[in-house]
Amino acid sequence: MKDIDQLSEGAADVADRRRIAPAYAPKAVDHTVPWGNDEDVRITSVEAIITAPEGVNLVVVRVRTSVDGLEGLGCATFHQRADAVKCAVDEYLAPRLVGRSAQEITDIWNSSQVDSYWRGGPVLNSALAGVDMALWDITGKTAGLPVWQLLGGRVRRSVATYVHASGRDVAELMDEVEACAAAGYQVVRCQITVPGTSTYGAAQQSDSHISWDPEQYVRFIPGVFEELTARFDGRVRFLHDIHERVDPADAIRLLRALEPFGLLFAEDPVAPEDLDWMRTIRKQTITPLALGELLTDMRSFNALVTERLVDFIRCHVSALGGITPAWRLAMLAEVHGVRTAWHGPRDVSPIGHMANLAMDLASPAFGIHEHFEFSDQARSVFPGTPVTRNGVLEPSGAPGLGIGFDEREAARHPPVSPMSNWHYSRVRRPDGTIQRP
Ligand SMILES: O=C(O)C(=O)C[C@H](O)[C@H](O)CO
Repeated sequence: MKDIDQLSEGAADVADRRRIAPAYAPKAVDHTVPWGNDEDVRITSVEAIITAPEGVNLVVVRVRTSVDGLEGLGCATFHQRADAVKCAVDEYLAPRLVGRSAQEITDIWNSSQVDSYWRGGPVLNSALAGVDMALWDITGKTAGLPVWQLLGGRVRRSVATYVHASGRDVAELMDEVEACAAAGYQVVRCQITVPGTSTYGAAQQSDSHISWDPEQYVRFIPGVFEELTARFDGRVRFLHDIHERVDPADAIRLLRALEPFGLLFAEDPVAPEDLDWMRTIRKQTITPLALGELLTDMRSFNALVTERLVDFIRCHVSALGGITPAWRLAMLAEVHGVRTAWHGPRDVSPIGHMANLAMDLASPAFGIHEHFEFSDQARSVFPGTPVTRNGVLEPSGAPGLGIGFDEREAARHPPVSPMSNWHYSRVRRPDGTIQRP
């Protein structure tokens, strides 16, 4: 085990890596707490690495410790602002965490959150989430236990998942749903191109001009689910992501029209700015509601959960700050009979998916796991990437989060332009008004 003098070398390493503000070196400040002892596993370095094996920027945080070979991994992915997150990890979190006990997860989370005085938001929370998950990983590995065991032990044998299907027309969408069903998935999220306009979650009409017509969308979608239900009823249950693309009154119109098709949930009927509408929407429809990937403060869920305004909370766990705040929310959700469906698209790294899986296994509030089938190249960067069998995930029992990171493989997939796949700031309504994503 290293002593504190050796540990300060960790801070020097951090300084060496500084590239954004090289003129200002971190001051040697002792951030240890009054109750530590010499036997503690100490943090010796904290760094963020960006890699894009799936075509989006995944931000990995690696925390090394004073115990030879003992390190933790966390997901700090905010694809669209990956460099900002890396800066927050390397420049701000690393210098104040080197030397601290790796097992003081809650105190590190609470103190890091207030360290900048202005706290939260997706950049700082993602950075903190990367550290937080890595500390849970380290603590599990130290104890020889999986993270789900640290959270109180599993409450289910396996975890049900859903995947995405999309099409440029109903026939193409049907083929994708059929393929999902053949692979064993019983719940599938369905998105489709709206003829003559762009869409969320399916191929765009064109790359240069992204027009969006909410009226056409609201009229078109119910017929699609009617056809899907006629073909797959009893075999597949559907989800749909509205992705904030309509005004609240139109959301109500659409949600009511979808009622006959028994969706497991409709997602993001309103933008975060319109959250107050959820009280009205809730009273107007029996379609189950899911929301939350854009909310970054766990307290934003207070009314949604305690007033049961949603059926599923959909936190993007890294944007929320990691396992520590998400687990607090899972407990609140359980108390109020709300379920969890943590956000799990391809811009959550396999490490983040393992964090979601650990909570899914241990939380009575678990609803469903959003699964992404990562490519072989992503799997080689992240050995242990979860794979489904018959649409479910089963835990491995490996200590910590149970996932690895091959930095050499990662280097073969350098960061990509954050806007290469997403066009949020160019989606406009027929009259030219910007559309929220
Ligand atoms: O998976 C979902 O529900 C999404 O909404 C995916 C988001 O659009 C994506 O993560 C944005 O980067």
